[in-house]
Amino acid sequence: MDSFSEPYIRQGDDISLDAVRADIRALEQQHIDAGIPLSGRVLHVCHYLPVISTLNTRPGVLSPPPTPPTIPADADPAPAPAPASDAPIWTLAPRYGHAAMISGIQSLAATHEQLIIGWTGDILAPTPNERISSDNVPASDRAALDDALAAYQPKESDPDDERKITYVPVWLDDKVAHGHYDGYCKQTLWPLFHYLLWQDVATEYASADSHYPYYEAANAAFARRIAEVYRPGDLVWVHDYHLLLLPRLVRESIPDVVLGLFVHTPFPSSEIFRCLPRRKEILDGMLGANLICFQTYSYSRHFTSTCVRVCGYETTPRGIDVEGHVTSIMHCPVGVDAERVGRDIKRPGIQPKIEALRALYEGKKIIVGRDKLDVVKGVLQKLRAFEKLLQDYPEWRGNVVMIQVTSPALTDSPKLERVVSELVAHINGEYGSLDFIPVHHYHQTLKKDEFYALLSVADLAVITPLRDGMNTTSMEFVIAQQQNGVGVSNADGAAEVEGKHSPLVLSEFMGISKNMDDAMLVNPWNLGDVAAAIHRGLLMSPAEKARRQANLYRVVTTHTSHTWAAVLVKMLLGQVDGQGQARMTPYLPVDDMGREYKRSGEGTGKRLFLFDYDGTLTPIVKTPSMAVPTAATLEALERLSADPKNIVYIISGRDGAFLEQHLGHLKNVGYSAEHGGFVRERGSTEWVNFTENLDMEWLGEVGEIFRYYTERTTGSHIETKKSSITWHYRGSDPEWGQCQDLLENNLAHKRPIEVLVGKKNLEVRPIAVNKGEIVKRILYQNPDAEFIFCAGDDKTDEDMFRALLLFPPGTTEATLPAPLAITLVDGENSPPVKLAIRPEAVFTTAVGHSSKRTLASWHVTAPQEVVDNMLDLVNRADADAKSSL
Ligand SMILES: O=P(O)(O)OC[C@H]1O[C@H](O[C@H]2O[C@H](CO)[C@@H](O)[C@H](O)[C@H]2O)[C@H](O)[C@@H](O)[C@@H]1O
Repeated sequence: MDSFSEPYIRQGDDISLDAVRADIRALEQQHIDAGIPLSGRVLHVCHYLPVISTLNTRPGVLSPPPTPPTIPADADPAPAPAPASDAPIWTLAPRYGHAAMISGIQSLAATHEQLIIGWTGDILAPTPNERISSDNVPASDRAALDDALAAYQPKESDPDDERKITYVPVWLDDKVAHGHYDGYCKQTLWPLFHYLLWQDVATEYASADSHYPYYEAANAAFARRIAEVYRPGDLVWVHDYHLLLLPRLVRESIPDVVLGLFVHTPFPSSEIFRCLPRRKEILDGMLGANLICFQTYSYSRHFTSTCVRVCGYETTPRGIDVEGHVTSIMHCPVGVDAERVGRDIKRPGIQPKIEALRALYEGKKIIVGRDKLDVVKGVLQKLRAFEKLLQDYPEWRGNVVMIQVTSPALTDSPKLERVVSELVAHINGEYGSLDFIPVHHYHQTLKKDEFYALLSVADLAVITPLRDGMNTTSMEFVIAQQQNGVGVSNADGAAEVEGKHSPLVLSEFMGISKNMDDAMLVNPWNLGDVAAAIHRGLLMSPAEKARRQANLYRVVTTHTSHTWAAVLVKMLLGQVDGQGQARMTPYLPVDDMGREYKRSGEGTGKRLFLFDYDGTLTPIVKTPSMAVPTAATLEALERLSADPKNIVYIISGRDGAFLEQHLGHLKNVGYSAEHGGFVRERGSTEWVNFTENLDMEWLGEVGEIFRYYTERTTGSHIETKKSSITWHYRGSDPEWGQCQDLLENNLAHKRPIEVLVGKKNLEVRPIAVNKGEIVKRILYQNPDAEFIFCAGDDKTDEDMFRALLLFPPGTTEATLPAPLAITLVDGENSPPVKLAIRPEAVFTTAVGHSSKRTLASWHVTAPQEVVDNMLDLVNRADADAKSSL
């Protein structure tokens, strides 16, 4: 699947949990049949555990609570039992919040063993409002928490289900925990991801960077904990913006981990994200994942274009390619646990509350809203839109009430609270009377029954955040409207049906909106539009309400938190054969190579060194002419080629002029330019042109196409060589797709050319030449070679590696059936020659990530390592020579 253009689930797709689970079983079987180990475990890594831990501790270890408090505002307070002498050391209670995510994770326990790895949260003391500094919790108590958590099952879990969830605590020092969450998460990342720049949020704003060390430290602690509990074959899902560095950190310690990152927040456009001082660190951290999943397609597009525009990374149909490690990008919105919400909404305590509300507001239409009171939830804009409704549609004055509940936000803003109160007072003063109050504002945490009663009784819900990843209230509203109350729903308004079917006004700036387009989608900034939508919603015909409700209800009850979690597992399993162990290229075995180098020195044969240039002997840089060899590179080439046993070639896409200018003084080195089009043999100054007799008419045509795009693409340029031509777009907006299509679809099949997609370039060369042919030629000329080192970083270098696939995989000298012979297919009438090389002495080496798709047997990560390893070989040889004197 093209991970960029295909939504994983489209709205209206019939998605069933059973079908997704069947797909999971099939995929798992497929992997097991292919010999890929799967442990059957899913590790979910979340900021904190869904458990509140109270330490029934001894006196003397209490510390004052850290500020600000970190229990989510809508969390139920933890019970604080008084310690008894025989009380267990730890008391555990459920921590509420993130209900959708947690219920999704819990549902997976039906099919997989589940671990939730998360921060302990602040440790509570048994006395109310006291916390215990984690720094004061001794190792023995920490170990006791592990045991207590191992035995813990939340009360809502199925007691008959043996596949329980294991909770794995991550301990963070208080300073790190709060610098991480209250600092970097809440003050730097959260505003940015919601399109707020820091100076707009806090006047005392100092630096968007000041808490970064805590963020790093917390992510590192999580990585260490994962490494402790990880088993081969585990699937790892990391959740949310608190842990964006984690994928990369985990991959450093477990290179073949199969890891997904789910981003629950919005992801902003690249123009916003680029303001983040640590943007590269954060993106690189995320790109350690095999798969990054967002709530919506547009967030995934923002992320992709940020990687391309801010970091200059390449995109391929498989995902984002960083040095060969490809991260797939997908999206799949979280839903609610529809079954559970449906059950809860029917609880007996709710009906009397519904009736009380009906009696209280009899004869009035009821509009409801419930939001956290933070700036992005758009409460102010919503109230202004309500005022606009009363202005523009005076018939509603006295006939409609807005019940707006706001729960305290984590980052409380007294200023916002004050402005909201003033606005409410203003509307009520302007449009209310002694016996009528238009806006009822409650700033408090509602009990669940009250909340569901309110949703059930409403004639309209208005949920209009300025930016939100996803929103459970809108989904709970749809379920409440279906389950509670009686509505009148056929076209002529005659028959009573189950459900009330009141409409929903929803902001278009929310992750969930794309999935719920039967809601009335509005731009919350456009007050007139919101007022008009409210007006239409209040007057909507029963038939239209029923039609919209039916569609919304189907979406909410099929795209649930359970299907979401199952889809995540399915998506990650889909990555296993793409990135699994079989595909990892091991690191160059430097000691083995040293031994083989030495051993070949004792025989009569030669050693071959075949190097690509850009990205292999020198790092990729913005301007091609600046990619000049370093002193160390020149030294390595000079010293290697000084040994008469060594035959050194640089096989590059560059033209001869560039190679001569920067490397030409190395007389013992041979060169091939323009991807095999030209060769300058060792000791010679002449270039042999292999393209001489080829049809080169196409050069002009390709040049014209490239010129067309260069004129229209600021920052791009053309590099014209003798028999090939390159269009570079590293310095420009990466709109090269059309140019490539034009070349491939209109020219390539009519002309003897090949179009190569390089590193931020498109290259066109004659189809008859390639680097692989040059390698075969060198090998043919040196059949006595007893050692081969060949390194490259780019797609064109794969031709060299292919030419060196001389032995079936896994062959050793002992299992080699007969001496190997090769021929040249170049019409030179060359008879087959026998080769002396042994499988163990061929070191094909890709420069890039270990998960890069390559035919090479080994990898190193950067050009510097190629150079260092070469210097190491010659240094060791020199040392051996000295010691034998
Ligand atoms: O075969 P190679 O030696 O790897 O050469 C391949 C192409 O490399 C050069 O372009 C690339 O490197 C530049 C310098 O780092 C970089 O600015 C550019 O974006 C890369 O595409 C070179 O200019 C081409 O002619 C070579 O064919």
